Amino acid sequence: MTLLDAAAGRERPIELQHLDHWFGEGETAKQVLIDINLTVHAGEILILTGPSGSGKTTLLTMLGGLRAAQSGSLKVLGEELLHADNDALTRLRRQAGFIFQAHNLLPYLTAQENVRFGLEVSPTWLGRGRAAMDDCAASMLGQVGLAERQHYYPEKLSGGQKQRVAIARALAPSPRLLLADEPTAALDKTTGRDVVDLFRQLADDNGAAIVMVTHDNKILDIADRIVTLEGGQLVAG
Ligand SMILES: Nc1ncnc2c1ncn2[C@@H]1O[C@H](COP(=O)(O)OP(=O)(O)OP(=O)(O)O)[C@@H](O)[C@H]1O
Repeated sequence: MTLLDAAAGRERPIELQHLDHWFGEGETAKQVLIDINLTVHAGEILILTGPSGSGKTTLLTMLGGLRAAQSGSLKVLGEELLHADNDALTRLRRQAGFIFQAHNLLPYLTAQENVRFGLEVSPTWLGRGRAAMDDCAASMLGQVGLAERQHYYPEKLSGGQKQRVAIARALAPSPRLLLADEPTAALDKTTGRDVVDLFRQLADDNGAAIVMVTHDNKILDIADRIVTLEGGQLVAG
């Protein structure tokens, strides 16, 4: 169950309160997130921006359950991640879509098989047959302009094409939470626009909450809200 915002009547898939994070221990510990308070509603696209080293990637990985929370409260898709066990973190990861810069495509699978893999591990696709998954994977690759390359292995694809496969893999299961780190960095202007239009569609049609780190000025208009991290603190939004 996700929490309902009584005032706005909207779900809040992400709710952070007084979140702190440190790297290292003892005297060498360095605080990289300081008292973060942030709510993201269903259907909302939030852009996270800020200078290098300000903590954007750290925050994004914590939202996806890829890094343990140490202090404060971090509720994502209804799960409290502070002191969460591995089962809870795995449950969250399976419901979220991730687009990170190191595409993490499986090299021995074709583009289409990589996208299908994203469906196979998604709880919402449990029990669906192989043909339905193949159709969805092909359609998603078509939407990111890779219809002609669906049977290529990653090593035969350019950086931007690999990025688009990773985007198709993340979007195919229609996740309720999408986390993206510079998703348009390797893409030309038109393809970048097509990709963020797909994000908008996911937010509008599925009520997905989307958090995207980007410095790409060409796509900032897709955001419902832009927040800035500086030195580990949220300074705007
Ligand atoms: N695994 C780690 N161990 C120790 N320090 C780390 C680790 N990962 C990140 N840091 C430090 O934490 C701070 C925040 O890093 P983070 O990668 O979250 O910043 P960022 O805003 O995403 O930067 P960029 O825009 O350059 O990707 C930086 O000072 C970084 O050096």
